[in-house]
Amino acid sequence: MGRVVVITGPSGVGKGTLIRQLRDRIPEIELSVSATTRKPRPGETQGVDYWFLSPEEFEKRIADGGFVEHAEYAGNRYGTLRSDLETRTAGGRPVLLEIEVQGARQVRQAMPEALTVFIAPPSEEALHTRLVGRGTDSPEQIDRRLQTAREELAAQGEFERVVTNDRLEDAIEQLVEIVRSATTA
Ligand SMILES: Nc1nc2c(ncn2[C@@H]2O[C@H](COP(=O)(O)OP(=O)(O)O)[C@@H](O)[C@H]2O)c(=O)[nH]1
Ligand SMILES: Nc1ncnc2c1ncn2[C@@H]1O[C@H](COP(=O)(O)OP(=O)(O)O)[C@@H](O)[C@H]1O
Repeated sequence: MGRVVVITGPSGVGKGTLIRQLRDRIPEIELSVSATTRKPRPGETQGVDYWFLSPEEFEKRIADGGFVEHAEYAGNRYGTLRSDLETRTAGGRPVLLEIEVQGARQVRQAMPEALTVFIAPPSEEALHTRLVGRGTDSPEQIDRRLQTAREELAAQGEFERVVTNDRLEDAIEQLVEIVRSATTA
């Protein structure tokens, strides 16, 4: 069974950016594809970035026990599909989950063998600048994400490893080292 590695941390901290580069460095990594009720952003593809579900479809999956964990985040729902995760871990390669803090807590409970890594920003100000600079979220969405980020930052001590994403290159080196040592016997 492939080891599960959870990457968590506030929206805009650079999780997506880090994971893209991590996959270039460690190509055998598998990425779990989550389900969400959020609308696709331009360029996002069904089944690649997310499984985009209606609120009714999402609810039905919860009732059927189809999620390993799920959470509400900034007005939308997100969840790790049990079927998706089981298929990927069965392949034997390390499987990465990129999820928010409530979900990461649930994975720790359900799968204590999973490695949990929290990505922290150098400051709240930097987080704001990154969310604005990314240009994918409305000012209202950015405010909601920053409010949530304060609570998430307070929870970083719950996770096994914390990587501060200040200089991207440094953060990637740390993450490569953490994932390599956690996934090679
Ligand atoms: N609990 C949980 N959170 C998820 C899942 N998939 C994505 N997320 C998190 O939901 C939050 C919002 O994701 P998204 O709308 O794609 O925005 P972005 O991460 O800011 O680009 C992020 O913190 C993601 O890590 C999931 O399956 N479960
Ligand atoms: N170390 C960094 N320094 C400056 N900007 C960064 C850094 N890491 C990521 N970014 C930028 O911050 C924005 C948010 O990054 P993203 O990977 O989308 O975050 P997340 O997936 O955590 O929401 C993007 O525009 C990205 O290019």
